[in-house]
Amino acid sequence: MEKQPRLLSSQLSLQNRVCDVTLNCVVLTWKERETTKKRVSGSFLGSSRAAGSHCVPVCEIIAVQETTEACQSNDAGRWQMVPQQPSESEQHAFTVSYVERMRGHRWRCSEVTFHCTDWRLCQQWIQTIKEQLSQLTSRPKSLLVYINPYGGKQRGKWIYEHKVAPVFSRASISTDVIVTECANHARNHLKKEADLKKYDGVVCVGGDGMFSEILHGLISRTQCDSGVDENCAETLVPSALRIGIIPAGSTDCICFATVGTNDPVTSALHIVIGDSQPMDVCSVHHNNTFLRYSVSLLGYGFFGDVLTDSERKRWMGPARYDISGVKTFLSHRYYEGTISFLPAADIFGTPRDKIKCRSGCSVCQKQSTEKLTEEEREGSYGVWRVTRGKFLAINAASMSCACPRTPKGLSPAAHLADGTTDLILIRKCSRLDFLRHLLRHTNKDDQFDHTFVEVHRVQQFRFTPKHWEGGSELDLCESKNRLFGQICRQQPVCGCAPAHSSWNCDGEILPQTTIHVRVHCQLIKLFARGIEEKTVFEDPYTLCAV
Ligand SMILES: CCCCCCCCCCCCC/C=C/[C@@H](O)[C@H](COP(=O)(O)O)NC(=O)CCCCCCCCCCCCCCC
Ligand SMILES: Nc1ncnc2c1ncn2[C@@H]1O[C@H](COP(=O)(O)OP(=O)(O)O)[C@@H](O)[C@H]1O
Ligand SMILES: [Ca+2]
Repeated sequence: MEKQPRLLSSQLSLQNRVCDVTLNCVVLTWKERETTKKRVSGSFLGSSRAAGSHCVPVCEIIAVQETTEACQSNDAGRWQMVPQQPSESEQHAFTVSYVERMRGHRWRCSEVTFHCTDWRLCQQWIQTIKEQLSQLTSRPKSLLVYINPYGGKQRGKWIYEHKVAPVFSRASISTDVIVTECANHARNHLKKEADLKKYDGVVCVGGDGMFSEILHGLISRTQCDSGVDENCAETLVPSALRIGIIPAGSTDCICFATVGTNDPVTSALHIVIGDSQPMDVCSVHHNNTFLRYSVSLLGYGFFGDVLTDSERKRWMGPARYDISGVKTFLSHRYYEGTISFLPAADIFGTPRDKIKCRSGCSVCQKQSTEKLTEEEREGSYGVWRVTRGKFLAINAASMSCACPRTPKGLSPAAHLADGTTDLILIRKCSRLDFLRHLLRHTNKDDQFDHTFVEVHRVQQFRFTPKHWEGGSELDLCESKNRLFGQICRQQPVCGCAPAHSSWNCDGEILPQTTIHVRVHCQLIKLFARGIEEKTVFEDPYTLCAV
């Protein structure tokens, strides 16, 4: 590979050790030397041997600033600013803040301070690094932040103020912050009021439900501004603004599946350095009327019932899902219905592939480079298939849905941005078998390797519950409620199982059960980069091997 031209190279001092510091267009490197101290005009010279080597890609430098020396005064025990001494031996310094990779995909903001005696040299370093950073045009300068103060453990505000705002301020990002006052506040503000021209992105502090609000606000606003009708549009207009997720909810699967961890500082750093991860969005329609969008899980049966039950237990915080999970598992309800789906072509792989969607995924990249027309795309997907039966769960995972409960996800090989969703059908089976299947989400075994589990990679699907086939959903719903609702509520394990479940759509209950789902390839972008391969965070030096 061609060597990058050097912009600057000096010997600077780092914690009283001499370092060879070099900046080119791609990386900042410093190598410590063991030195017999001998100062020459602002630089140290001395006999040396390489003692430690560091390398930071320019695109992962957060900021640079001149450092004012601080030292502890002996008597008061407090930190005081040392007055500037206009002497020959005066030390000048600058501090570079940069991304450092920790275990488990977490990132931290680290700092290194270089000293020198030549003021001009110090300024030259600061200016040159600043110029390099100003050329990184994908970095946001202005953000609109929405905080759900009631998500998860109700720590959204604290997390933002203590973990995120300092990182944004270090990177000189300006923010307008809105703490939501009620559900749908963020969605409606984005949809109707926000002056989006002022911003380079939107930040969501909350869980998957809060993200869903932001997603809906942004997509609807974009369609409205472009004159597109969400009810009948085959093709939707992608949003120009990226969304950043600061995890502060109960599941936070969208953050986990796109970053690899639920950590506010890591997410803030992905935003600051201007990462970009395209993401598929499913549109859900009922009788040609638009209902909702989904990016993670659309789940009928088990996950719909868990969510319905958990809504009454919101006060419990994230633990509500475990309680409702056990309760729903024990009730062991199954539901009859018909699923028709349009399988994705072979080139998209299958949900049982060993290859996973990771940072810079080639499968997803292919989608953004291959400019197929909608017709060509449709043509390559084959014919609709139909299947009926009794199901414990019907899950559509547009992404892996990895989260702390299942680090590999509901569909470990699903892609973030390939234009497909993985349809997982769990047919009626014994409680023990279903438990075995659930447990496999938490270990290395293949959760699809059961006779009662079927998986398909699809581009569209439809679902119709059995009792409503050909009928009007609302009428039948009402009559069913009148007839069986009372009995079933009182005796949930009565054998007269309710005929329908509900759809869990990214953590929101859908009002209808007969739905048509279409995947819109790469409709939105996040401030993320997908999960990095282990080698990258175990050995960040590989990043510098440019
Ligand atoms: C026995 C252990 C079984 C572990 C099975 C783990 C499967 C977990 C799959 C999680 C998929 C998550 C997909 C994301 C959904 C979110 O959009 C959505 C909203 O998130 P938000 O609150 O942050 O806004 N979250 C959810 O719908 C929560 C789903 C959580 C399901 C937990 C299920 C626990 C099941 C426990 C069964 C235990 C059986 C024990 C028998 C004695
Ligand atoms: N200020 C608010 N008061 C009440 N509900 C809110 C508020 N702001 C957002 N919400 C709603 O709270 C729900 C849950 O939010 P979320 O941040 O996803 O937390 P969790 O992960 O705990 O479910 C979302 O459906 C969102 O619409
Ligand atoms: Ca996908």
